Amino acid sequence: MDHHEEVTDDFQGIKVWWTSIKKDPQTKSFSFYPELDERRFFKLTVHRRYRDIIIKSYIDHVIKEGKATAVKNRQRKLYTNNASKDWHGWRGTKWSHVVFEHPATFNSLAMATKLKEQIKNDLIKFTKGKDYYAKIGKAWKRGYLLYGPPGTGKSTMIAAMANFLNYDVYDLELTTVKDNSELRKLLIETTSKSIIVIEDIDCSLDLTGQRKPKKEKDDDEKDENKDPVSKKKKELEEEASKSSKVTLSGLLNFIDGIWSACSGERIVVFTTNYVEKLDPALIRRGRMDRHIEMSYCCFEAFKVLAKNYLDIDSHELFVKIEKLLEEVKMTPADVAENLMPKSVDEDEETCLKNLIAALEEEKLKAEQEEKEKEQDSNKKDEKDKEANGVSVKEIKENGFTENGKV
Ligand SMILES: Nc1ncnc2c1ncn2[C@@H]1O[C@H](COP(=O)(O)OP(=O)(O)OP(=O)(O)O)[C@@H](O)[C@H]1O
Repeated sequence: MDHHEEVTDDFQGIKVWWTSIKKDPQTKSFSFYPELDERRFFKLTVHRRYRDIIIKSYIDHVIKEGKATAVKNRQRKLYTNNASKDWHGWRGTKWSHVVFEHPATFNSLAMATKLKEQIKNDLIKFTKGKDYYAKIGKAWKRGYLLYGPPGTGKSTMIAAMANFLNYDVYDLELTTVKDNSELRKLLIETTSKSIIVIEDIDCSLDLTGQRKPKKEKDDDEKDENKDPVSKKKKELEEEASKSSKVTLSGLLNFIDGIWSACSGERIVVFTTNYVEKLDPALIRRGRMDRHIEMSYCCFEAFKVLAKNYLDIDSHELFVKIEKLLEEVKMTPADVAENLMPKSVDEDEETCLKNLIAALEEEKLKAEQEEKEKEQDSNKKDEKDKEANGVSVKEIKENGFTENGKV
């Protein structure tokens, strides 16, 4: 508002006037220091009969709305962790940041509408859950595991979540974190209303929870029984490696522990291309509350991409595309790539035809691969038959065992 500008507001049917007032500093003195800034304030005018209600309720309402608007308008940040050698010194920090400006939203995210709505509702419920988490005595945090092949939109989903909630994003690169103590220091510095992202956990962490296969364990036990010196040495080595590594179980325990002691809400998102590699005990619900599969492009997801890239809701070629998408596995990233106009004069029909051509090529490739696999398996069967008189196929089909028919 400019100097002396006036605006009116309405609160429960009561009209109030706000006026902006500026006052220059009264005394002017010579000083090496810059002069005090002018004083600015707002005057609130209301009829005397509403004085109580305005003081009791309206001022609170204005402060609350002001805070919400400030959060909405604040510039959000994308943080990445620095290596610990850069933490010290006069410019040393644990996290570096840039302005977070990813344009992804849930509207532009290509995935099944029902799942999208479920995720949005889950996020809304979480943000309103302060009292609930306090009541059950748990940290106000929620963990999501996003899994699926590359190019299915895991990173895009994280950006959409951050934009939906107006949260900052901390992209935690675990390969630069030396040990659990560094991890703890990094996590403690994250702020409330943020999403902590750990991408490709299968690549950056010991996922076994430090369990060993049974055979290896038995061998170790035998060695240790034999020689007390090597036993002690092994114990020391194990101790050292435990404290110098970040493990998924360690990470999850920290997250539970640290954030129970910190105020504010946080979301943790893990992504992986290989969910089957993760130890089920470590990704059980409660640790990672929601497991979301980001899958190949379905027709519903395609329609979102067609709207994003070509600004169309329907076209006669959609029928053919729907059928092909049921038969061919193509990621939303690849669908988007094929759909995107290659030059300014490519119209939507050409773009849709480009996609159809790519899908048909994929279909042919898949069929060819299937054929080759079958031929290989037949060849192997023939070899087995030559060598053993019976093939694996026959064993399966007729119930033969190595000793004869069962
Ligand atoms: N579901 C989707 N909705 C909209 N765009 C998508 C989607 N999936 C992929 N894309 C497009 O493909 C690009 C790559 O996708 P993204 O990086 O989100 O995939 P990812 O699953 O995180 O891959 P990776 O596992 O390799 O990290 C995005 O920049 C986006 O343009």
